[in-house]
Amino acid sequence: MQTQTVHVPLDGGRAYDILVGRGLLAEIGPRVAALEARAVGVVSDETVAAEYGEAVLASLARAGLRTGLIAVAPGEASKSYAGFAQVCDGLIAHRIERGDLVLALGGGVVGDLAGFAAASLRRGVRFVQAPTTLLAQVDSSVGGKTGINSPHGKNLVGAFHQPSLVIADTASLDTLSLREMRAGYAEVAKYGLIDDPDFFAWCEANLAEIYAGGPARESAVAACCRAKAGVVVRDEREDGERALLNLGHTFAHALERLTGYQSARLVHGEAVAIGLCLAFRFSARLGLCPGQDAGRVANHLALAGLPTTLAQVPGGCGTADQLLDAMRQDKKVRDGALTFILARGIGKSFIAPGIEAGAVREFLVAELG
Ligand SMILES: NC(=O)c1ccc[n+]([C@@H]2O[C@H](COP(=O)([O-])OP(=O)(O)OC[C@H]3O[C@@H](n4cnc5c(N)ncnc54)[C@H](O)[C@@H]3O)[C@@H](O)[C@H]2O)c1
Ligand SMILES: O=C(O)C(=O)C[C@@H](O)[C@H](O)[C@H](O)COP(=O)(O)O
Ligand SMILES: [Zn+2]
Repeated sequence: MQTQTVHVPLDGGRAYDILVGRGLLAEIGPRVAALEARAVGVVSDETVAAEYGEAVLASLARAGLRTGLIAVAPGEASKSYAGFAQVCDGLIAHRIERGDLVLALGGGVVGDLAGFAAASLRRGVRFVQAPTTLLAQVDSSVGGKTGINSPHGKNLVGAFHQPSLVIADTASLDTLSLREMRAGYAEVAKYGLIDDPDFFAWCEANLAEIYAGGPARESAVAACCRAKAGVVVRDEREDGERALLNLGHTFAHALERLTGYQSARLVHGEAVAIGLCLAFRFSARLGLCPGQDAGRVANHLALAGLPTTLAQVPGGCGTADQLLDAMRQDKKVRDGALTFILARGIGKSFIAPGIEAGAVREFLVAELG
């Protein structure tokens, strides 16, 4: 299988490539060395470090790079102030200098955390993303959103800091659990739901092959990276269009906060799956979207093995008022008013500012049954 390259043509010397292909981790050294650093601080989690750490460190060393490894505990709880301190102090202890590199080896948790540490360390060092989950390969490794969670809400502390290179080894997905594969698939389907109904239909037809591996998986990863790169280049800092990538996330982030960022209960992709269904059902309730489309979204995500209702959140997700309270911390809030990404149908999403809290509350009460 050939390596595909998606270019992200940002200006100011910040353009970078996303490489997608099987087996890229084993030969990562020369590609990182080409960025002209002397040392690389590899940030990972314990699960990924055990699986891929040795091969990656060996490849970097063969390419003449000095390395140091920092491994956090796996799961969303590491995207925290404590996790941030662990990573920053680890990089400092490994004497990672301004001209050196941070390498994020892992899923979105590691990517967001390592990226934020890179943005902050010595006021900014470059970093490379080596995403090892489907979610990270199709979404979080691209676009430069980095950060950590606050007890008040998801990703509330962070920075925009673009990677210098993204290396997505699709063979690494062979060791991913089915639960995490499914979670990543929610963000794949999201791209179709935003503005590409043909891609959504392709996903419906190719779901089994995306899960099983093979050409459809590579195609899906590259297609999502192309879609995200386009949005990011047009609106890097979310002044407009980029907010569409937040489809389902106002609901999802509230659910993650109310489940205490406990991966055992709910992971980001599962929260997004529920959030996508809620965004479509809310749109239908407001008379914006055919109920049939909302049904098609939920049917497909259920077929993909994902939760689609609030009742499926293990241990519950709080009351309508608690959910609404969490949503008030959403970064899309303007002058205290909620902004949602709503839809007029599959592939017809739009930014809807100034949504009445009362309407959201009534909808949530109905959804909670
Ligand atoms: N920055 C962005 O644009 C952006 C976009 C989407 C999501 N996110 C963030 O990404 C995070 C979720 O990322 P995630 O779903 O990758 O979760 P994750 O990073 O927690 O990884 C999921 C689990 O899979 C394990 N794992 C990772 N790679 C593996 C592999 N190849 N083999 C076996 N196990 C492996 C990890 O140890 C972890 O337990 C959330 O915090 C979310 O907010 C950020
Ligand atoms: O890249 C973006 O922009 C996204 O919104 C992608 C989302 O999938 C991702 O979860 C992101 O971290 C959410 O951003 P936030 O600004 O709402 O924290
Ligand atoms: Zn997301």
